[in-house]
Amino acid sequence: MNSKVGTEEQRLGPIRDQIDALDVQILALLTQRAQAAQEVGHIKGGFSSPVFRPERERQVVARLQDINQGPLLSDGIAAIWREVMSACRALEARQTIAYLGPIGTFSEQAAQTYFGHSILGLHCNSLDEVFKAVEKGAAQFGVVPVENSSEGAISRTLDLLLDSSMRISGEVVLPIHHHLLTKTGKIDGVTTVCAHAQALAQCQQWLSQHAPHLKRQAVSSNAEAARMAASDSSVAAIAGDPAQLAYELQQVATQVQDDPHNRTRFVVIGNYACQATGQDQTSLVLSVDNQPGAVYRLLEPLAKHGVSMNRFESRPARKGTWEYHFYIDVAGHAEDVKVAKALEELKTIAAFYKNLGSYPHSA
Ligand SMILES: O=C(O)C(=O)C[C@]1(C(=O)O)C=C[C@@H](O)C=C1
Repeated sequence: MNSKVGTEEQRLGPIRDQIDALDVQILALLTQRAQAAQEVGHIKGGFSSPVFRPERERQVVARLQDINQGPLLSDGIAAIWREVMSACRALEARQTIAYLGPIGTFSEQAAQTYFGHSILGLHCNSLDEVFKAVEKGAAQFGVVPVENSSEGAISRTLDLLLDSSMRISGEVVLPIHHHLLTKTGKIDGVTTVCAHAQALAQCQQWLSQHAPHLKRQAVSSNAEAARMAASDSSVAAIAGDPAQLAYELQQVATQVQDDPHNRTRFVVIGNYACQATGQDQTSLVLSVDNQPGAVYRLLEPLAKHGVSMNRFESRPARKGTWEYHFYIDVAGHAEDVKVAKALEELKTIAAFYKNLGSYPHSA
């Protein structure tokens, strides 16, 4: 019979039967995988060792992406196995992850993108609270924004990273698309636009051009702004898809961020020291004595040992003097031979040296 003959239903039927049969096989294999993860969990329990192993998860995904011959795309492989491992991990012990709440923040989206959905989210009111929750053990990990492609560093996160004993064990970069949202999708009667200060800054040109009459009010998060817009018709929120969905708002205008490629990088904080994966990054905080050429000398060991620098950020040292802390991300793991040599030399040059952690680098 010509395979092109028949109604849509008649032609879809056998293929759907095939998909159903394949799903049964996939489920049987996933069940075996979950049982293997449970066994791993029992062994780890015996050694009281951590459940979440970012470097192992990275290796699992990279290996599959390597042998994948399509038609599934690499991103699809990563997304599927992120959730598979998230569900398997939850059988060992569901991880509690702290981030800036309420429901619908980009921080929540970052946590779910990194850890998958089989987690317990601990919603915090501030970045300080996220750090405290992890320090006190109320959460195993926290997810905090560290820099935005339009607005630069999130200075509170940098200060907290400096002061806290937490180390960085991962990173995740999210595209940040903001919309102007109200309950009805209309702007009539709206007098105030609310959002996190960072989001207001990321949309300032658009707001000046298209809604100059609206009073701009900074609130604790975009999701909080969305929550306010849902209950007050004089308020519009600037927030993203997760918050729009969570608070059932309508778009007055779509993608109002000034930079269409707006992105935020989040870091995962915790107590875990990641092992090397071959694709890592190390984050450092350094300072130098206030002498001519001091910053130049600080960077010399990196050049000498062929270690590339992915980021260089300065932040006032908050001592009332014109001194700075430098936040430097270098390519590689602190235990990689050339990075280890460069860091040893850096330590002898820097007036202050802190290694925030080595972790798998997000491409
Ligand atoms: O290999 C492990 O250590 C596991 O616990 C298994 C597994 C997985 O599902 O593959 C789950 C959690 C870890 O974060 C890493 C991998």
